[in-house]
Amino acid sequence: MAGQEQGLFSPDLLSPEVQSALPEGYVLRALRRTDYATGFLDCLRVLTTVGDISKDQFDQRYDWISRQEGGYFILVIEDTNSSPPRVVGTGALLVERKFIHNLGSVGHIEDIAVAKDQQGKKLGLRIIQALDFVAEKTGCYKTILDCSEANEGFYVKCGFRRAGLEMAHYYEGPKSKSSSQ
Ligand SMILES: CC(=O)SCCNC(=O)CCNC(=O)[C@H](O)C(C)(C)COP(=O)(O)OP(=O)(O)OC[C@H]1O[C@@H](n2cnc3c(N)ncnc32)[C@H](O)[C@@H]1OP(=O)(O)O
Repeated sequence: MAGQEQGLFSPDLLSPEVQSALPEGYVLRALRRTDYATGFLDCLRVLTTVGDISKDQFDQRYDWISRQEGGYFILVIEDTNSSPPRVVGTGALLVERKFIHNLGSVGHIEDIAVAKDQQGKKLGLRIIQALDFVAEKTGCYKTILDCSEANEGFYVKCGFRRAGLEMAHYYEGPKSKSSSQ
C-alpha cells in the first residue's frame, strides 16, 4: 500500500488534542512503509547513528514491528507545508506486558527526535503527549524512559520526573540474526 496507507497502527490511537495543538499543516500519524523516503531516517540521525539502511532492510524491520500486535508503536509528525511533505519528528512506544501488578503493562518511550530546523516549536512535547495517549489507551500504568542529563529539563516539562538509575551492558561482535527476525 502507498500514499494513504494507515501505517503501523490504528488512527484511533492518535490523540485529537495533540493533532489540534500542532502548527498549521503539521500532521500526527503512524509511521508508514513509505516513510523510508520522507525524512524519517534523517530525523533519527539527529538522535544518533542510523547507518546506511536499504529500502529492503527498512521494509523487513517495518514488517517485524507491524507483527508486534499492540507492542510497538512508532509515530511521526509530518510537515505538509513542505514540498514534498517531510517527517520532522518521531517517537516510539514499546508496551511491555508483565505478570506483576495484576498483569500490568509498562510503556517504554524510545527514539524521540525532532529535525534540527524544527526544534523549539513544541513538536517534541507533542510527540511525548501523543505517546502518553497511546500508553494510556493500551492500558499502561506508567511510562518510563532513559535520557541524558542534558534532556532532563525537556522531560520534566513533559510531566516526567527522575526515578531510578539506568544501567547498561553493551555487547561486542556481530549482531545476532534473531534481532532482525
Ligand atoms: C527517550 C529518548 O529518546 S531521549 C533522546 C531525546 N532526543 C534527542 O536528544 C535528539 C535531539 N533533540 C531533539 O530532537 C529535541 O531537541 C528534543 C526532542 C529533545 C526536544 O524537542 P523540541 O521540539 O525541540 O522541544 P519542545 O519545543 O517541544 O520543548 C518543550 C519544552 O521543553 C523545553 N526544552 C526543550 N529541550 C530542552 C532541554 N534539552 N533542556 C531543557 N528544556 C528543554 C523547551 O524550552 C520547552 O519549554 P517551554 O514549554 O517552557 O517553552
